[in-house]
Amino acid sequence: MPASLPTPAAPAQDARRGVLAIPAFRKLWNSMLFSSLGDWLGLLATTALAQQLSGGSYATANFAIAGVFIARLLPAVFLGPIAGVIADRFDRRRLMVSVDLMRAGLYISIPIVHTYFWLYTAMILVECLTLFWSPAKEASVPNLVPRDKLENANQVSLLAAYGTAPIAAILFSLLTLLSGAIAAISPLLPSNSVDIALYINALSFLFAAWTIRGLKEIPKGSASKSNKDENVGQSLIQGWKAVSESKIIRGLIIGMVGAFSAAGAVIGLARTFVGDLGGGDAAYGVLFGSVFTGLAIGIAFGPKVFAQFSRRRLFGAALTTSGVFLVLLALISNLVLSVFIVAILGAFSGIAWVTGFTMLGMEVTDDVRGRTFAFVQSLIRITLVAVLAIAPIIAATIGEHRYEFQTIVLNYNGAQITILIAGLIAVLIGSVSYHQMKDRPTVSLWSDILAALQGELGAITGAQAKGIFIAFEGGEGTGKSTQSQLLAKWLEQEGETVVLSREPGGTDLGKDLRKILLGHETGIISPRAEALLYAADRAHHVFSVIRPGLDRGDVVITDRYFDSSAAYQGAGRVLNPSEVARISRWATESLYPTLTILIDVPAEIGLGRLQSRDRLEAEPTEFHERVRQEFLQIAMMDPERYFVVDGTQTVEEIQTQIIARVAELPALKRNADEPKKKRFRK
Ligand SMILES: Nc1ncnc2c1ncn2[C@@H]1O[C@H](COP(=O)(O)OP(=O)(O)O)[C@@H](O)[C@H]1O
Ligand SMILES: Cc1cn([C@H]2C[C@H](O)[C@@H](COP(=O)(O)OP(=O)(O)O)O2)c(=O)[nH]c1=O
Repeated sequence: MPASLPTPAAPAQDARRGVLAIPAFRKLWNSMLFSSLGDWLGLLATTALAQQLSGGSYATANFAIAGVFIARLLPAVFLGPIAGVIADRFDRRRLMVSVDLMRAGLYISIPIVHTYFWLYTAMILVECLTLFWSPAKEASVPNLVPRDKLENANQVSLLAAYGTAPIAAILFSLLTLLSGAIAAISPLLPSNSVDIALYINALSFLFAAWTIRGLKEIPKGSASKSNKDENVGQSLIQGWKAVSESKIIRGLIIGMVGAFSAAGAVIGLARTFVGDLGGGDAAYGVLFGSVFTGLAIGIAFGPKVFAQFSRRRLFGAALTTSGVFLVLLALISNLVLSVFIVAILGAFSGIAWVTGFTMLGMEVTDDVRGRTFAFVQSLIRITLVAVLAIAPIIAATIGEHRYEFQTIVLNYNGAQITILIAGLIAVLIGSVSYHQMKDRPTVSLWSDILAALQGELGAITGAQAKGIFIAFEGGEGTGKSTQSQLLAKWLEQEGETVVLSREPGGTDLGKDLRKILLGHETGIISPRAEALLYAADRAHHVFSVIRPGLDRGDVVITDRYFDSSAAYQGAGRVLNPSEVARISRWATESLYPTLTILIDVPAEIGLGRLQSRDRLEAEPTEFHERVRQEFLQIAMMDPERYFVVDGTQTVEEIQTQIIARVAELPALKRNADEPKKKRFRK
C-alpha cells in the first residue's frame, strides 16, 4: 500500500447547525428572517391593494397587479450590477441601516397616499434600495462566518428568504379575517387588512435596522472589491457561450425557464383567479401559501424520495407533472380543490427546481460555473418580467366568458384560460427537456419509477470529475487488455497523460484480492462474498488510483469496472444485477465512467482465445453467455455513455473504431480549440 493515502474532502454533514451557532450571523439571520417575512407580506398586500384600487374592473385589476410585479423586478434587471458596484463604496453597516429605515418609510407611505401612482413609485424605490442592501449584506457575511461555512450560510439565508413566504401567506389570511376585530379594538387602528400588512412590513424593516445597527462585527469602511460588475447583457452573452454547446445543459435551461414562466403565470394571475372563483384576500393568501408550502416540501423531500431516480429524467418528469396540475387548476373551478392542486403543483416545481440547480452545478465545469449561474439567473428574471407583463394582458384580452350547455353553466375567465395555456406550455417544455436529457431511452418511465421506489436504480449523474474516465468491459478474451493498451498509446501521442489500470488488482491491496478471487486454490466463494470482495477492490481502486488521476485531469483507463460485477456476479452468479450494481455505486460513490467501451464477442470465441483458464474463466459457456447478454443490456440502456464494438473484427479494425469514438470526447486536449458545435454531437 502507498505510504500516504490521498484524502478526498469528506462530505460536510453537520455544518448547517454550526453556522447559526455563530452569534453575529444569527443576529443578521434573524433580521433577514423578519424582513423577508415583511417583504412577502408586503408583496401580498400590494397586489391586493392593486386589485382594490381597480374598482372592480377585470382588465384594470389584471394590469394593475402585473404592474406591481414588474415594478419589483425591473430595477434588478437594469440597476442590479451597477448597484453592487456603488454599494461597495459605502460603509456596509450604515448603508444597510439607512436602507432599512427608508424602506420602512416607503411602506408606511403606501396606504397613506393610497394611489396607483404612488404604489408603483414606492415599489420601484423599495426595489432600488434593496439592490443596495443585498450586496452590502452579501459582502458582510464572509466577515461573520468562516470560509468553510459560507455555503451553509447561503443555505440558511435561502431558507429565510423563501421559507417565510408560506408564513406570510398564513399571516395575511389571518389579518384579512381578523381585520374587523382589530378595528373594533380602537378606532385609531387601521381596519383594512392590506394596510395592516403594510404597516407590519414597515415594522419588520425597522426591526432589521435596529438589529444591524448593533452588529459591530461588520468591519467599518467599504467592502473589498466585488466581482459582480458584469451587466445583465454581458452575463447573458457570456453565459450562453458557455452553455449552448451541451445538449443536456440546453435542456436544463429550457426547462428551468419553462418552470419559471409557468410559476410566473400563476403568481401574476393568482389574485384575479381567486376573485373569479369568488374568493377574497383571505383565499388569495391561502392559495399563495399553499404554492410555497408545496415548493418547500418538494425542495426538502423530493430529492430524498427520488434519491435513486435518474436526475435527468426526474427533472423533465417533474416539470411535465406540474404542467398537468396547472391544466387541472385551470379546468377545475373550485377554490378548495385549487388549494390542494396548487400545493402538489408547487411540490413538483420544487423538485424540478432543486434537481435543475443541482444538475447545473454538476454538469457545468468549475471554470464556467459562476457565469452559467449568473446567466440562468438573468434569464429567469427577464422571463419573469416578460411573463408577468404578458400573462395579465392575455387574461384581460380574453376577458370573462360564460358558456351554457343546456343546464350546465361554465364560467371561464381570462385568468383561468391563461393558466391553462401556461400549463400546456409547461407540459410541452417538460417533455422536450425530458427527451433532450433522456439517459435510458429503452427503459420506460414507469419501470424507472417502480425501480426507483424499490431503491434499485442509481442517479446517473455522479459528482463531476475533471479528467476523462474510460472503462473497457466485455467477456473473457474479447481483447480488452489489447485494446486498452493501444488506446492508451494513442492518447499519449495526442498529448494526454494516461493512467492505465485494471480490475481486479489495480492497487497493492487489489493484487492480494485478485489472488484470492481468481486463484483455483480459493475454491468456492459464496456469490455475495465474491461480490463484496470485488466491490472492496473497486472502492480502493477508485479511492487511490482513479479519483486522484481524474482530479489531476488525467485520462484514466480501466480494464473492467462496475459493469463487470453486474454481469459476472449478477447475471453470471445469478444474484440480482441491480442489487450488485447498487453495491458498486456505494463503493465508488457513484463515479461513472465518461465512456464505457464494450467489446462484444460470442462467449465461445472469446474463451477459445485463452491459453489457460482462471477460476471464473473455467465456468461453463452458458455462464459466459449470460454475462455477455447482461453487458449488452446494460449498454443498451444508456447509448450515450456506452460504445459497443464488434470484437470479432481484427485488432486494427476494432482499434480504429474505438479511436474514432474516443476522439469525439469534448474534454480531450485535441478538441479544446476546435469549433465548439461539433463537440457535443451524439
Ligand atoms: N481482435 C482480435 N482477434 C483475434 N484475437 C485477438 C483479438 N484481440 C485480442 N486477441 C487475442 O486474444 C487473446 C485475449 O486478448 P486480451 O486482450 O488479453 O483479452 P481480455 O483482456 O479481454 O481478456 C490474446 O491472445 C490476444 O492476442
Ligand atoms: C472486475 C470484475 C472481474 N470479474 C472477473 C472477470 C474475469 O474472469 C476476472 C478478471 O479477469 P481479467 O483481469 O479480466 O482477466 P483477463 O485479462 O484474463 O480477462 O474477474 C468479476 O467476476 N467481477 C468483477 O467485478
